[in-house]
Amino acid sequence: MTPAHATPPVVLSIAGTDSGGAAGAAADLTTFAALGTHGACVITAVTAQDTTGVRDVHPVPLASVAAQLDAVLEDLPVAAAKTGMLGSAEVVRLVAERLGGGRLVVDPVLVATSGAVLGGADVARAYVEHLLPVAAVATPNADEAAALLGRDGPPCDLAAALADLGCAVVVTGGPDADTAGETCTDWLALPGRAARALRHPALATTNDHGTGCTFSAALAAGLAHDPGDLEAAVARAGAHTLAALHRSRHWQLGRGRGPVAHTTPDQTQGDPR
Ligand SMILES: Nc1ncnc2c1ncn2[C@@H]1O[C@H](COP(=O)(O)OP(=O)(O)O)[C@@H](O)[C@H]1O
Ligand SMILES: Cc1ncc(COP(=O)(O)O)c(N)n1
Repeated sequence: MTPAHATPPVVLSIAGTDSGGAAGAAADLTTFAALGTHGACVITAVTAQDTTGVRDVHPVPLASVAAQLDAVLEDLPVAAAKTGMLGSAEVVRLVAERLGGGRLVVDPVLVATSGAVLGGADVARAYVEHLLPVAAVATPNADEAAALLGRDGPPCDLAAALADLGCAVVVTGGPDADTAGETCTDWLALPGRAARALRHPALATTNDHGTGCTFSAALAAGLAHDPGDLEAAVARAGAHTLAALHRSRHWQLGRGRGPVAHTTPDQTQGDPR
């Protein structure tokens, strides 16, 4: 761990905002802070969103996204970056040009937990053609993996097929049907290798809005600290997300699927975890 007074590594989030504070840039920046990194952020879209759904999406113009990227990249030593909602094929291509080949975690956000579409078929195509081939690792959930490939299938096959594009892939999953919801399985595939199951305990909770953003942000922070060990960073990101789900499991926030905890453990009064 980096001592508190040492200069932290910089991690960049390129994402949309969630006015409810569960997903998007808010999830990324709080996760970066919790994991001892300095978070920079480039905003791609402003969403009017709460725990029940997305009411409105206002895309940030491409020139403004490019200017934000320039401002960060010309001034700060970005150790790792992650993408969330990019919202348009042209922003996907811009990010591929500026950040491809680096320590880049791509969470291909296409559909929100509430079901709202945050990226259409053209955005999915741009991920496959431009961004995944130059990413270090992609973290789609099973639905996003199927949308990227244009076909359904077991998550282990989807992970391996996406890894053939040239990056490591973690296909994330909620509670498993075959263990009556006792476990969750994420599938890790490295290019040219069969996917490996990463099984962990599942929590019974409806407060899971923002889990995908939290997992991928934690993975980027892990790579910023230790770029050499992807598998360890994936395991630590999973443990971080599970701990956050555990802290928020009894919260009563909002009328829909509540936020996964973005509090840091030492600020949560009365619960030492
Ligand atoms: N109920 C749960 N209990 C434990 N872990 C979970 C639960 N739901 C999701 N996760 C974990 O959270 C991480 C993010 O996954 P996921 O929920 O699939 O993301 P997304 O928000 O993109 O759908 C994964 O590691 C997944 O296994
Ligand atoms: C701005 C923004 N970015 C990402 C997500 C996906 O997060 P989730 O899958 O938890 O809804 C979202 N809902 N909103």
